[in-house]
Amino acid sequence: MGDIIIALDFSEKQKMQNFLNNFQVGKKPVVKIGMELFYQYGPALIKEVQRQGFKIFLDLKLNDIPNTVERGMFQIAKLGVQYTTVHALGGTEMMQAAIRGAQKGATSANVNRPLVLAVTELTSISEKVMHDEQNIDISMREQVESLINLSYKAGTDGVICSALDLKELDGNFKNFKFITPGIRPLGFEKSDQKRVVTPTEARQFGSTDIVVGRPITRSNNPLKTYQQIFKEWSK
Ligand SMILES: O=c1ccn([C@@H]2O[C@H](COP(=O)(O)O)[C@@H](O)[C@H]2O)c(=O)[nH]1
Repeated sequence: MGDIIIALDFSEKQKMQNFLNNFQVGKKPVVKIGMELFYQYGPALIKEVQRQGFKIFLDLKLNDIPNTVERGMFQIAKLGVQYTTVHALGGTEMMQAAIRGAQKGATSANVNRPLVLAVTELTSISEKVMHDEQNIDISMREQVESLINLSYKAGTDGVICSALDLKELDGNFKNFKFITPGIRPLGFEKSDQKRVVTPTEARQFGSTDIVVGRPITRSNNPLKTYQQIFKEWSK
């Protein structure tokens, strides 16, 4: 069974630390650090969380010209994180530049290369918004499938998508991760997420790992909620 990756979307380091204090005993979950904390505290925060024994998914969703992404990825990989992200819409050349940069950075710092994951269509985008605002006139399923195939052929290690997009996915993807955010246990509000599933559905539809933020971070008892989601996810 794959990981539950907890999204640490906190406004301040102390709030993040108070939350992490719930997870200091036993097997530590993988934690996802995104723009909000990284733009404030930078690489020092990554080191601090690593020192506590957590594996890190650094989610900065790079999307720029290949040279810029390659150089950015070089720096990210030097941090020794386990996962990182680019946008699949940046195209094949950009995704390949990202992998190259990650490999060079990892080699130069003598650490393992982070898995480079390609974000397909954000789980906050509905099919209607994709049609009306992105002017894409195929279905969400076809669009995500096309981006999954593009990312696989480019050599990325996996994709980020909604588990809903995996329900009817065809193809033979070897050593490829399907990591799905937009996880909402029954009764938890969707907020800005549009393409959501429960942990059970994520497993049934083919997610390899799930990303869960607010259902755990906003819980009065984060460890208990994490354990409940883990139980449901790993049934
Ligand atoms: O398509 C995507 C890509 C990334 N995310 C990230 O996952 C978490 C989800 O948090 P929740 O609080 O469980 O909604 C968040 O950090 C996003 O940046 C995503 O939701 N969808």
